[in-house]
Amino acid sequence: MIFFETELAGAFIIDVERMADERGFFARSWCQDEFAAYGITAAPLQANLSSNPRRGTLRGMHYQLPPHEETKLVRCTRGAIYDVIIDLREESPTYGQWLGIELTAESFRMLLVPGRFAHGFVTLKDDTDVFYQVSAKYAPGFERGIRWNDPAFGIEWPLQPTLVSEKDQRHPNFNLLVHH
Ligand SMILES: Cc1cn([C@H]2C[C@H](O)[C@@H](COP(=O)(O)OP(=O)(O)O[C@H]3O[C@@H](C)C(=O)[C@@H](O)[C@H]3O)O2)c(=O)[nH]c1=O
Repeated sequence: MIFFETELAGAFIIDVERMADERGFFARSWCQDEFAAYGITAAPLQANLSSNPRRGTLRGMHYQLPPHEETKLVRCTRGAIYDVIIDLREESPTYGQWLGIELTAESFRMLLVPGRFAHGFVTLKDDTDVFYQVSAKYAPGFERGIRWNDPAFGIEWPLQPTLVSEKDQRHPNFNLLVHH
């Protein structure tokens, strides 16, 4: 795998390293040792599938509070998404900053989302599937959300979302701490 560290420390864009032959290619999509070399010690404990018939479907921005924070390894297995993360680590120099990246089925590209980051995406095509491994189990009481259009973050979505769950439309404005 080929790791690119992003401007949000601990978040990585990961490309697969293709071993190609006449059949196609083989590639690893997760490897404990390779991830550990980049300081990623969290391991998958659950894997989730998200299927989205319609372009413009937005899910997010979600996170779980400690001690149930989740590291997520996200890939798009059909169609395309614009995947977005927000650094919510209060001690981080990039606290409150967001980053967006396009993930498509054809590129096989992945995004590694560290714990204590919010995560969400909008589908760029109809019939888009997202597959992600997570390092902690689902803990409903610890779930939190940030509204996709919360002015505190000013995420620039590539298209106007047309389908957002009731729950995701109702997240209150986030109280961003001011760093001194
Ligand atoms: C996340 C999750 C949901 N559920 C249930 C709760 C609910 O009835 C149904 C749909 O849940 P949600 O509306 O929260 O699904 P969704 O909006 O797709 O939530 C997901 O969004 C993306 C962006 C993430 O990063 C994920 O971690 C997760 O938060 O599935 C589980 O049973 N286990 C789970 O792990």
